[in-house]
Amino acid sequence: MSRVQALIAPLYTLRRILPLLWESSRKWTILGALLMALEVAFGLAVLFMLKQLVDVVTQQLGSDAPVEGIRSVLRYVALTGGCTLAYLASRAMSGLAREAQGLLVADHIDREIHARAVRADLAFYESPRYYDTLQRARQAGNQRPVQVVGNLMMLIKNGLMLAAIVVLIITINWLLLPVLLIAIVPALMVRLHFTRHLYEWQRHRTQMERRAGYLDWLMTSDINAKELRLNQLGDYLRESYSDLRGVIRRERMRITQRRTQVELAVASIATLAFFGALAYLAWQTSLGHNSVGDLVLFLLIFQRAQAMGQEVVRQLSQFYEDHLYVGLLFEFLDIRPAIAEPVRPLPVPEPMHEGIRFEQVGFHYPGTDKPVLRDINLRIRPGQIVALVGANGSGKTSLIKLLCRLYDPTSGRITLDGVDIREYGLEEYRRVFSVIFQDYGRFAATARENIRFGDIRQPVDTPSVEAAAVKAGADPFIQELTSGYDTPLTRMFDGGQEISIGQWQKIALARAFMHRSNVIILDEPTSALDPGAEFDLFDNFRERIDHRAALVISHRLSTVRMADYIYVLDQGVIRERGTHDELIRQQGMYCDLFSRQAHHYREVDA
Ligand SMILES: Nc1ncnc2c1ncn2[C@@H]1O[C@H](COP(=O)(O)OP(=O)(O)OP(=O)(O)O)[C@@H](O)[C@H]1O
Repeated sequence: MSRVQALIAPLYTLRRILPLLWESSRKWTILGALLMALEVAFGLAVLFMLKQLVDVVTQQLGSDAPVEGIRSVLRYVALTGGCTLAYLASRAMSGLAREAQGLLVADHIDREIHARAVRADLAFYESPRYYDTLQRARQAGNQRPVQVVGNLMMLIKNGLMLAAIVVLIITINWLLLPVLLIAIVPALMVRLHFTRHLYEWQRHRTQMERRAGYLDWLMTSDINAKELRLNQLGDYLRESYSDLRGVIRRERMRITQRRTQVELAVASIATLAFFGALAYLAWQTSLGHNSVGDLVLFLLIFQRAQAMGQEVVRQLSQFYEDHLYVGLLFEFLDIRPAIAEPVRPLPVPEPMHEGIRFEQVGFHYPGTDKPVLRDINLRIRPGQIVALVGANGSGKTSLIKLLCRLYDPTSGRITLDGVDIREYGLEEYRRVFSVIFQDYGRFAATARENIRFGDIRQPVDTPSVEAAAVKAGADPFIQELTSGYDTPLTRMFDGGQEISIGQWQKIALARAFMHRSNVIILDEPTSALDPGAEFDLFDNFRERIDHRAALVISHRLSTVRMADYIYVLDQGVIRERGTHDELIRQQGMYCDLFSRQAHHYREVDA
């Protein structure tokens, strides 16, 4: 980007900010702009009236009509006072409007960030780039857009005032103009340079900041508190944290030191220029080319021009900085999901007739080349219970993510009743499934809400919550909580209660049972359940799931046994398929795994 482009780029940012302000608070945007315009107008009017007042007083010196003169002086005093009052009132009101607008815009931006965050592809959450972009958007701050506009108005006001002073200086001696430029332009260049430099450094260091933030969270949250204490990781984490903060602090200090040095040099040059100009003017005055009045005016005005110039420089660099940081906010807001909604979505068949098919499906995660799934052909018929078996990392969860369209296959296709699932509306298609993943959610909400989240469209007091809890075996322990279904879970908020991991899993199961979906997907649904609870769950599983289709992943082959059809996944490829009895007869991988697990039980039986 050329320097000129870099300088005008903030104006393009404005083009995006203004609609944002308009959308979030029309009333305050109009009112704020009007009040700020009044503030600028009255600010300039005060200056003008003062000048008029001085002129009138000067004219009165030695005038023959003192009474007339005093009236006119008093009129200007009253006008100046009136304008000052109006300026103060409009400034106070425009401050109020800015504050109100700021609060509304901040909330609007938070809502926009949340809207993008909840719709972003799962892939974003699985990439550091997403977190970097989010962190930067947060760093940019939700007040920036309002700041930009406020700052721009002040810039216009001060720019106008500076222009007025420059005109005055030129009337004294036009040769003083370059001196003023020397006092202002290098300072502006230096500021812009360091603003950009600091911005780029912060961008580059986002991940290190995030790492430090992560360590801070590890040390202060309850998530890993047990391991942290038992493995005595506290000191190690504290040291790592202070190492990271040390690097960040030192780098930042280096930039600040360098900036201070350069700014000092620039200020010294400006001061030298000022004294040079003063010497020149004094010389010209002594030669009679300028009056003593010029010299006094120069001393009064030049200082003011320099101060005003510095203010304009500060505001320009602030404007530039805001533009850079608002850019980070827009970078996040521009994130669009790659899991595309079809232009003309087909209605999802209800109920399904043929079921779901994977046809030659292949997949690797974005940003990696390693194939996680290869040539997958798999079928789930309506009402059929299908089990997926395989070692850790064989691709079972990835297959579910494809099925729910959290990712799209890199080759092949998945169909529902013969139609590629990419042809269906995304939300409607996802409603075909109710899923519990291994890392199911534990929400800091009541037990009732935790279950109702499985189908949020149901009313708050729906009896389906209790029915789902009964099916999942969660009802007895929920009844015993202090406020039953209305007990807040987790200790994050007042009155909250913690429950055991197995009990959380039953709540997650209830959430899956809550939704009247076509297909239930359970990824390791019983890993934390006691054998009795597991037996109860699968004893009459088909009735429990109302004869819907199910896809169950489990390492416990006693669970898998009840499935109608079993797929054995190994390193992303389906190695075996069939019913339990067929697979046992095949004497392959499944049979081997099953015999090994069964062996332990036989030992106990013996
Ligand atoms: N978000 C991701 N990005 C890149 N690779 C991933 C991601 N998630 C999983 N993988 C890789 O994909 C492979 C399959 O993972 P997957 O979670 O599907 O296995 P799994 O069969 O469900 O294992 P487990 O039994 O341990 O749950 C693994 O090699 C894993 O490293």
